[in-house]
Amino acid sequence: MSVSSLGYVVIETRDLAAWQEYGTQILGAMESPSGDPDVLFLRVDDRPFRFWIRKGEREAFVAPGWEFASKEAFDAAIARLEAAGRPVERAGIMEARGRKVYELARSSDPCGNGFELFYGRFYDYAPFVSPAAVSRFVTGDNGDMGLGHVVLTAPAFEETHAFYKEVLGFGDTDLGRFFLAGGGPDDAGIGFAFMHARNGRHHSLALGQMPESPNGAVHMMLEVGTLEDVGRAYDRVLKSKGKVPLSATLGRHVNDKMTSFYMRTPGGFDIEYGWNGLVIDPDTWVPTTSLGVSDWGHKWAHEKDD
Ligand SMILES: Cc1ccc(O)c(O)c1CC[C@@H]1C(=O)CC[C@]2(C)C(=O)CC[C@@H]12
Ligand SMILES: [Fe+2]
Repeated sequence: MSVSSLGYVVIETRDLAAWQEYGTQILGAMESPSGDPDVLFLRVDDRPFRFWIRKGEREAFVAPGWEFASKEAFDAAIARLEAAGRPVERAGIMEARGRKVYELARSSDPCGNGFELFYGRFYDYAPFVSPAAVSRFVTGDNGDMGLGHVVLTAPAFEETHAFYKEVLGFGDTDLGRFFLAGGGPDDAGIGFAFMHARNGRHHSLALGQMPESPNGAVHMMLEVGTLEDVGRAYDRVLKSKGKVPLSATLGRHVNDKMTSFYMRTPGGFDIEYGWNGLVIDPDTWVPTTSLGVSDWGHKWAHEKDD
């Protein structure tokens, strides 16, 4: 009765045109008619949208949309949220229609990170065609692996980590501790929890023991079909001449073996654009502990030269 996958992300922006250009020209996602001039739909597969972007007063990552496989799983999750004392708001039918789902609800984790829950998988029958000739975005068979992953800040780390496991049914894939302050005797490190939903993606959600992010998320990850897709996106970012800032150079993570780079979105948070992430069996996986971030590359923009 746990979360199946990351269904979509909700984003708010003052400048829909900037997100449209970034989404199509840099990411290679496909714009699709939303029926509302204040909402931008971006597709990466055969779902009607994977990015739900609304015009508003701020630049923010608003919420991940967690998919459930059935009404029973959805209702059970709402019951567990209520039992855990979290506020839950069931959305009306018109709002659910706007998300192209059967039923929709909203809640938040103990750190105040908002999220949506839904069930009811709708398809768009128009073929997916990437405007930047991305070969494909990896979302699994029938989209089972979901859009990608999101990384959220969790200052109340232990409590929030337990919440996602006990209330929403995520499983631990990797429990990292990163020594970003040099690793000296005074560096306690920051905890990271990489968690999987009920699919093979290494992590659909990661929590970092970091101060609350002003942008609503640290980053989200999109996976593409080939290394060339990553390299060509990297070229588009470099060609933007700083319009799309690079946040980390190309590299490969030790835990999920993803070859990726990070760039800034118009929303202030980052997108990790990667290829060849590890696929796990969520039923048998034994959590690992990583003490390192990358086996090569991923030089962060905020890092000093060494
Ligand atoms: C360590 C790691 C493994 C798999 C991932 O998909 C992934 O994004 C990361 C990096 C997590 C993390 C981050 O998102 C923000 C900046 C961080 C805190 C660093 O400076 C090192 C680890 C980074
Ligand atoms: Fe990531």
